[in-house]
Amino acid sequence: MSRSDHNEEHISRVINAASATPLGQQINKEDYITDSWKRCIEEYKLNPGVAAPAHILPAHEILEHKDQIDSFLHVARIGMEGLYKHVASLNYVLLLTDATGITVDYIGNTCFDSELKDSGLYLGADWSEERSGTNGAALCIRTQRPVICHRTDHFHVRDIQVTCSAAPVCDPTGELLAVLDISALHSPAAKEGQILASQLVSMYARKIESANFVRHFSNEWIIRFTNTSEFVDVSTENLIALGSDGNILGATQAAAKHMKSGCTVKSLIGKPVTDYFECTLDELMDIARNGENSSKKMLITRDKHELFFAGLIEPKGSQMKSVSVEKEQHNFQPLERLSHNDALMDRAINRAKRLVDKNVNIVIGGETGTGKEVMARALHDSSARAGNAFIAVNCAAIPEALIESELFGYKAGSFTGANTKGQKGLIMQSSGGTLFLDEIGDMPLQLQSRLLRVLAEKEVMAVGANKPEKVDLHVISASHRDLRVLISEGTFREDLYYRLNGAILNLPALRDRTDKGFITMNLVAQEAKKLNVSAKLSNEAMKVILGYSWPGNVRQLRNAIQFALAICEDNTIGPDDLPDELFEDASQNHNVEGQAPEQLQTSDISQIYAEQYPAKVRKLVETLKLHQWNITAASEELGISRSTIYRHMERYGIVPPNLM
Ligand SMILES: Nc1ncnc2c1ncn2[C@@H]1O[C@H](COP(=O)(O)OP(=O)(O)OP(=O)(O)O)[C@@H](O)[C@H]1O
Repeated sequence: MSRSDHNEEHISRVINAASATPLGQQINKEDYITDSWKRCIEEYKLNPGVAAPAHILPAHEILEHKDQIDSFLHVARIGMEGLYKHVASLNYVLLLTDATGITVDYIGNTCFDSELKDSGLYLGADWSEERSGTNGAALCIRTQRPVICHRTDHFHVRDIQVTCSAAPVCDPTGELLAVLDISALHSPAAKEGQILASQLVSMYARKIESANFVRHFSNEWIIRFTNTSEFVDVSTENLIALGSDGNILGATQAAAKHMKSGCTVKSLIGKPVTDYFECTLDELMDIARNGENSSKKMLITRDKHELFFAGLIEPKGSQMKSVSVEKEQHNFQPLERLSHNDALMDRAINRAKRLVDKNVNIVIGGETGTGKEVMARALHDSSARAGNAFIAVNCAAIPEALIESELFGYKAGSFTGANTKGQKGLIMQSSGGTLFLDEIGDMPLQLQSRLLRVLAEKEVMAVGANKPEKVDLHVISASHRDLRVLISEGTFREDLYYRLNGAILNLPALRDRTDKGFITMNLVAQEAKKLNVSAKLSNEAMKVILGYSWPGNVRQLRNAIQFALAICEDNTIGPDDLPDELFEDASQNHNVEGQAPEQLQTSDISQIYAEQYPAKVRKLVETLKLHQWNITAASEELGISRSTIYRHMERYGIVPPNLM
């Protein structure tokens, strides 16, 4: 059957099925799909024949959705990365939608980016039923239970090759918070093939729910219970948070089901926990704290007389207090200075502020030149480590043979050419401060293993040493390449990635920032200060800067300002002083000499400007020669004033032959 026949058949099947049964009258278990088709046609007036690409929200709208559940997203991300490890090789992508169906996080194979984007398997895709018809996330939002929406279960013909398995994630009061979904663009025909995927996604949804629960109630007592004694210390499925009066503050869905059949989390909240277990509050706390050494040993539910082993997660109250005192003492200015009301950058900064002094290793992502090192330094300067060293290491710039001794140090006489006294490595030099590992993706595999050991054991073994030394390490790493792609290519260790990646900060590209004017003015001031002059930028020049797409980001902008200041007259930058490439056709702006923005390197930018600089000087000399060093004639030809020509001659050391 041809593709269009297949589509036609799908359209008529959807329309016939939707018109055959009245809404809400389910005949068999799959009828929640027919019900959805019916709503799509009758309520949302959707057309199943639509094959247009999926609707992706603009960046600022995605941010609004993300910000609503920001702290949850961090927890969810860790779970998603765990799940992705299991399914990446099967070409699944992971989506996390919020409770309205907007995709707020996403992990997928970047090789299929545009295909995935068109299919809506992408960040910002709107999977609400109203917009995208029947699909896994929408069905999960409606039914609040795990679902498989396989190929022709979907409403739109656009989606009938796709398979989705989705599971709900609830907040600690039982409200739907998000939907975790794994989808594949193409899948075997049989729906049964997705059962394993569905179980996996449900398992991770529960893991994320529990991790979020523990985060949410970190200041409260949390009881966990399980029917296997071996798992009592690790199982986090059945959790109940208690206030100091013994009343229930929240519970996981799984816990609620065990406590009373058919009861919801909401119905438990505010009730004494002893309504559900056959014991007093003191006995319950004793069982949770002392396990088999307690007087009663196990919890017994009042409803079904089920027996459970219990454990306790204690509140972090006292620590929280000291954290909030510390917070007031923080000076966040170094971070705040990096943005002027740009939504994307403000978001990164707000997240960064929350990470200061939390002792988590951080990975900073972003295209080359977006300011990853600047951000790392600002994090350091805002932290309690500010008084100690900030050591920046560019893993791509140190020759491979030297990285080991540079990073780990060496003892006297450990290799030919080594300093006779030995040398303290950069890791040790950063002890108490911050180690910034730039281009971490370029670190050789063998050294990745050593770094992993340092991070795990907090000890450094110098080359040629026989005993390790303790190090107080805080690592911020950066890469303009996607480390997950490097992991899939086998050039980056996954376990190291998880050690380094306690949190991710992504920096926006300059072309996407709304505060380009602010950054430009800062750079003009900084560069002018270096030259000890006071400089100005004309409105026309600013217009050109704002209109350009900056493939090399802030670094390219800084180089352009340096270039302009070197050739401008009266220290006032006009449009003519800006590098030529800023005037190229806007459509070509994303490329300089055919390179994609991510690949544009510092050396390329400096070289382009260096070439332009001699070209301008050369042109001035040639014009002067052509007019036998007649300044008036040269000034007319070049269209610049005589005084400017004199100034440029002086600045560039150009001397007429009769004066030599
Ligand atoms: N907010 C900012 N204000 C002023 N200058 C900035 C800002 N962000 C970045 N820069 C400047 O841009 C240049 C590049 O910054 P940085 O080296 O931090 O980028 P990067 O993302 O680490 O680059 P790479 O990926 O190549 O290592 C530097 O000259 C830096 O001073």
